[in-house]
Order: sequence, then structure tokens, then C-alpha cells
Amino acid sequence: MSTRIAFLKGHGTENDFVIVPDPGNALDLPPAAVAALCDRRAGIGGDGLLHVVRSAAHPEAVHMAAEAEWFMDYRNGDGSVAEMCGNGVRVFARYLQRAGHVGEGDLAVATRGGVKRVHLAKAVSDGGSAAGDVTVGMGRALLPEGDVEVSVGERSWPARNVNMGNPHAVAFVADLSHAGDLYAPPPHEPASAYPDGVNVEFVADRGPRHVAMRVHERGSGETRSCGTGACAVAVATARRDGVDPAVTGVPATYTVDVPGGTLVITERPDGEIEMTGPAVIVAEGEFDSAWLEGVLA
Ligand SMILES: N[C@@H](CCC[C@H](N)C(=O)O)C(=O)O
Repeated sequence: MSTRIAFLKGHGTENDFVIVPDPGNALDLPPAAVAALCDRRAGIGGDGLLHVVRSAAHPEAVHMAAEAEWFMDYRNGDGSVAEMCGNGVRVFARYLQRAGHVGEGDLAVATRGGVKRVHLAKAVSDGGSAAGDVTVGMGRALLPEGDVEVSVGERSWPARNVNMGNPHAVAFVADLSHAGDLYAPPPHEPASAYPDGVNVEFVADRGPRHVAMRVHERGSGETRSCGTGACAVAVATARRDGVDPAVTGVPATYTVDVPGGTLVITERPDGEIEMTGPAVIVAEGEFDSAWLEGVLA
């Protein structure tokens, strides 16, 4: 017997997500189901999927349940699992607010990259679609040693290896158009540098502590924004500029333009990184379980 399954659609700086509320973790969402839901022609469409589950009901999150009631079970558009999604966690928090699970202010969200602290700046005022910025404590960046090079066609660049819970390679380019069409993952050397794949950011200067980026995301392709990527870019740019808050004792704030908007990233002297940006719910509806079963058959 087919059932109706609720979903919502949301985005953060146009990094868009299918949101599937499933507090008790009752739904079976194998990679092929996620890919079908994220398909922009035959499905609902999204760069990724946010499976909203109570931490206590999910084996990967039950150890965080005392700290964070809700677990963001994030999947990339191809169905693969990732450790963290910065834009996703803002949209996830916006959904929890809209559903009445949390109010404005502070909350904790469990992710595969650990518990993230989120601040919802403003009460929902327009039916829950688009009110206010959301700030997320993204944790610390790791900067593993080792030279990496990324290339597009005939051009290649040294890239900074930054881990924000998920892996990033950050390359500074003279012009963002040098990244090309980004239909395919840009090759990197050594090929063994990222055994689980990598998100690749191309960065161009825009002004003092102000850059613009494009990204090819592991598991999603080129997206209009990547929150963890913007944090990686801010840290890589700061180090390139000789700025390290751990040394100066002064927080460093970078503005990162993405094709879908702007994110503001602050690195504090203790290494903690905060990201602020919008989170918008644009639609909600239902799909028929029979449709998904048909796709998977
Ligand atoms: N768009 C996300 C990152 C999603 C995960 C990434 N594609 C990966 O596989 O690591 C963000 O906003 O951080």
C-alpha cells in the first residue's frame, strides 16, 4: 500500500536541499532513493538531502542525543554520505524552527562531524520561509601538511588542503572563469591525497578580507554555494594573507561571495569558526511512496 511522505524544499545561498522529516527514523533511504529525490528532472531536485531524525532514533547519532535532540543525516545529491554540510545545517535549523520544534535563539544539531551550535537570529515572520540569518559554530579547521595541485584543462594551481570535518582543496585563481564548466571533478595530484574524494574550491580576490569562490562538490557537482567550503576558503585565505587569529589574538572575519549569495566567516583566536548566512524554506509537499518504490524497482 502506498503512503504519502512529507518533504520540504529549502536552500542556503542557493545550495538547495530536499528535506525529509522522519523523527523516528522509519524511512528506508538507500543511496538510489536519495539520488532519485535529488534528481532535478525526474525527482524533486536538490544538491543534497537533509534527513531530519531524532538523534536517539539513529544509530550514528544516539551517542549525541543528550547534547542535541536532532540529527542532520546529510546526503549528497548522488546519494553518498558526507560528514558535514554547512549550508545544510542552517536550513536544517530553519526547518526545526518552522516545524515548531525549536524557537529563535540557540540550539544544538548533531551531525556526523559532531554537535554544531546554531543561533537563529530572528523569529519566523513570513510563514517560515525566509526570516533572518543563521549562525553556526563550525568547529576548527584542520590544515594537513602536503602539497596538492588541482587542474582544469591546461591550467593547474597549488591547492591548500583544509578539513572542515569534510575534505576541501582550495586553489587561488586569477579569474573564476579559469575553473571552466566544472561538469566533472577537477583532477588533483597526488591522486592519493583524498582517498574518499574532495570538494574543490576556486578562489579569486575581491578586496581586503573579501573573496569570491566557485566550488565543485564531492557527490553533487558544481553548486551555487558550499558552507564548509566557504569556511575552508576563509581559513586558507587568512593563512595566505599571513593572518592567524591564534597568533594575533584577534578574530579574523572574511566575506566570501558564492554564486548564490554571500557568507560571512569569522575565525576566533581559539580556532573556532563561525559562519553566518541565510536559510530559506521555499516549499513543502508530499510524494507517493509508490513513486519511489517504482524508481528503485
Ligand atoms: N554543500 C555543503 C557540503 C556538502 C558535503 C560535501 N559535498 C561533501 O561531500 O563533503 C556545505 O554547505 O558545506
